[in-house]
Amino acid sequence: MSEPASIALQQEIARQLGVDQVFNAEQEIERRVAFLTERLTSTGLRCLVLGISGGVDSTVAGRLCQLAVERARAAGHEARFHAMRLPYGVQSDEHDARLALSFIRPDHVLTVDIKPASDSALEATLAAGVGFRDVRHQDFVHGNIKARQRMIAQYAVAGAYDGLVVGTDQAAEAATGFFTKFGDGAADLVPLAGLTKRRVRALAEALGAPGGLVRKIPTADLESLDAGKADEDALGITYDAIDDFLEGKAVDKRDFDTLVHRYRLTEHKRRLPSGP
Ligand SMILES: Nc1ncnc2c1ncn2[C@@H]1O[C@H](COP(=O)(O)OP(=O)(O)OC[C@H]2O[C@@H]([n+]3cccc(C(=O)O)c3)[C@H](O)[C@@H]2O)[C@@H](O)[C@H]1O
Ligand SMILES: Nc1ncnc2c1ncn2[C@@H]1O[C@H](COP(=O)(O)OP(=O)(O)OP(=O)(O)O)[C@@H](O)[C@H]1O
Ligand SMILES: [Mg+2]
Repeated sequence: MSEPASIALQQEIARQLGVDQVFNAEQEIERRVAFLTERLTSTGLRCLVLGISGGVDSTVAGRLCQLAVERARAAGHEARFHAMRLPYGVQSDEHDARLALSFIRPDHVLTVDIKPASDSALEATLAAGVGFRDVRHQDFVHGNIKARQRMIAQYAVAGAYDGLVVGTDQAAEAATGFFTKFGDGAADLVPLAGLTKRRVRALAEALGAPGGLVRKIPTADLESLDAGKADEDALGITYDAIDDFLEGKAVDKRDFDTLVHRYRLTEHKRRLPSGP
């Protein structure tokens, strides 16, 4: 590909993902809190629901949710934020999730252990005779079942209390399709949309989040055989390179090709299901 064509493609992907060329953390916080408040009040629904993992994305999205419901209440609306702990059994970084909650100060915290439902879904699949290539493949698919069980738990709470499910999709994950389709990818509102990973961290810092959470190594933490595996190891590209690409900076050819390949491969995840 010629250099002008590469630059045009890079700009087009950033545009499709809604990544702005200019960035101001304080303004982005205000814009995104206002968005959540407006969506909640204009739909007539009564709460926001979001899983808090102990990672930086849900720390930021969770604090934005709490600020939004407080603003809605101040304007006379009924509004609550239900923050959900959704561990698979015992979570190894539970202390980070607790730290995130003490920073977010949500109206309500509730815990649903997704292990029994995730394990029985896998067992029923195995009992039906489904065969996986090997134990790693089975563990990977089990990981996506966990992400979808989290979605089910969040929608159950939204159904119970007339709420909206908030997702943490941001531009770096959207670009690489690094989320479970209809799992953590399923949500009603995505307040971090268009943010690169470093911009999510900048929001975390501006909101006053604990430094350990601002700088925490991102992990999907879905695979039992590879607990706490860093996203960057799974992706084969660093968040810095993804962010540089999306912010219109120069990236080396290998990273450029990896990102464009992943972007094209995961196009289906950013669209509604296709029909004839
Ligand atoms: N071309 C196409 N057109 C329409 N649909 C297509 C398709 N190709 C696959 N599909 C469908 O998509 C499915 C594959 O997608 P999916 O089920 O999502 O599975 P997949 O993309 O294989 O795995 C999800 C990846 O996201 C990572 N993840 C998940 C959750 C959270 C995070 C995080 O950052 O925290 C990361 C996870 O570690 C894993 O690497 C296929 O089984 C098929 O049903
Ligand atoms: N153990 C968990 N408890 C509650 N929610 C979870 C858990 N694991 C994942 N989630 C939900 O799924 C979302 C996607 O996970 P993801 O790992 O991308 O985000 P994160 O953990 O907040 O940040 P990071 O990507 O930096 O690890 C989380 O933001 C959170 O809403
Ligand atoms: Mg995480």
